[in-house]
Amino acid sequence: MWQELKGLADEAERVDIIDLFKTQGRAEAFSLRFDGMLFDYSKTRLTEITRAALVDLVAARDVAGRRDAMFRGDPINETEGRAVLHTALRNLSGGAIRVAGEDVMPEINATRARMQAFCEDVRTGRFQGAGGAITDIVNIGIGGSHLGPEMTVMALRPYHDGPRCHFVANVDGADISDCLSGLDPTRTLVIVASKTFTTIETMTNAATARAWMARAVADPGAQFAAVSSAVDKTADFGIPPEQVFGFGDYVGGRYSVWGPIGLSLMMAIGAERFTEFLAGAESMDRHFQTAAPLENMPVMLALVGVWHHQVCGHGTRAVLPYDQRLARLPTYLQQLEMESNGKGVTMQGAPLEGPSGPVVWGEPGTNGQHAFYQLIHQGTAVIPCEFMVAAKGHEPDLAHHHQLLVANCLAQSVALMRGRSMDEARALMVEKGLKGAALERQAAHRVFPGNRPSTTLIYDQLTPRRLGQIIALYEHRVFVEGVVLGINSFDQWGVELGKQLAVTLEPILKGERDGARKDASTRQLVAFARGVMT
Ligand SMILES: O=P(O)(O)OC[C@H]1O[C@H](O)[C@H](O)[C@@H](O)[C@@H]1O
Repeated sequence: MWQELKGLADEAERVDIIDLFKTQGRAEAFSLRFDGMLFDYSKTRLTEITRAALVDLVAARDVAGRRDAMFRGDPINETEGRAVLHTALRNLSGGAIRVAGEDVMPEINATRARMQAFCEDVRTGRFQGAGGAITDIVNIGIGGSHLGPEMTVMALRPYHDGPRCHFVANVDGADISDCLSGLDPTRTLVIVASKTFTTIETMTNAATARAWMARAVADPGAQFAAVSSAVDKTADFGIPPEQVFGFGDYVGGRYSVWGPIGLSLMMAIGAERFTEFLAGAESMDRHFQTAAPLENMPVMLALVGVWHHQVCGHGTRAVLPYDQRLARLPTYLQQLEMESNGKGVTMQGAPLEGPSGPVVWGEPGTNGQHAFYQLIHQGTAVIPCEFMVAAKGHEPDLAHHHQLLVANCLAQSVALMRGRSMDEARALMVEKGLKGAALERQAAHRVFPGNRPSTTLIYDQLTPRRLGQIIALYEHRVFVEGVVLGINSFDQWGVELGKQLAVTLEPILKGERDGARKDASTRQLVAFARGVMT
């Protein structure tokens, strides 16, 4: 299968994307629509033949069977012996979902109802801090307990009508220090977000926040809430049980924004908008479950990804949202995609046949254009670009800004595809009055190789529903890519070793243990740090 695809990739080397548009209907045939979204992958080298070969992978790898097993609650996360049911958190209209025979929906719905009541109390001022109604919320969490809430709260800024939300993740004291300075502890609610409630960064920051609050508030625990799948561990913190919101271990950290980890988002936009966000994701779930591969947005997004990375060998992919409020989306997707599919072995523990998932990176446009796009256009590596943009902004008075934004987004994919030939560059230099060797030299710098692939996801407006759909789209894309590669997308053993070594290094840095058994480089770094610290 891979061999055949590699052969097709070699043939595709000779394909000029722009020539593919000589076929009538290319744009429509290599696009698909769902709800208010259009995903256009026609500016890639995919042809009918290569696409058909990729679609064959979907059946060959039994993507539908794996998908159904996930939605059904089978323990598909085999290395942790868990089901994978973030979809249950947004199962607003579906029926029972059983994990080991037990329906998880009553508990999920009851917890969401408690979250809603708590949010309502905070947002209306019925819930009071020591100094009055809550004005500010601080979410303390890291990884999946941070990136989802932070990204979505920023994305949905036009819908905020609740307290201001702030986020602390890094164990670097600078993070919490900068966050808390300027906040009034008597009117702040701290949410400690941690699936395991053991993560050292989060526990350290939570203790610091508690001490900060205790200096001004008699009962600091009362102004704390906790979200975790280990609710038993939250009691030690003195948080009232009615302010603790649990979720099952069948929800992975990077897939958890749909449940209690999304509490800060619900605080910011209210329960109704939060439900729209869930409904958007749920609609993408149904689409993913029912649409045929060619009509299935997550499947096609995944196959384009497999084509570019595993088949054509492009090492990274850029996610380029033309939306300032999606500035944190690339970082969010880094965790979602790289923690899920950055694995070197198959589900059976055998080495992967080809590369694991790609490096994912990006920044919002148009900012990136003035920074790293130089390399995207003229560097030697081909970087498939995933553009995304809303046709309409949220600032009606600034519609001209938005038109410029959209124009820039669309222009980039054209520039990547068309490029500029040496002849065109020469013509430009002739216009400038250059001649001979100077003309040739200057023209060479102005050549763009072109024929560089990109996809564009365009949608009407970044509403809560649309954001829910976009995140779910990428979640299922990651799932399909993982199934095609034969890996477990739902564990993350690769983060453990560094954590364990940090535990051994801390006492050495403090001078409580000697580091004689560490390597010479590490001993040298420790010595330098200790020389400054002490
Ligand atoms: O939510 P927590 O249990 O505190 O975990 C926070 C994060 O830390 C871990 O190291 C994992 O790599 C992430 O997947 C997780 O989201």
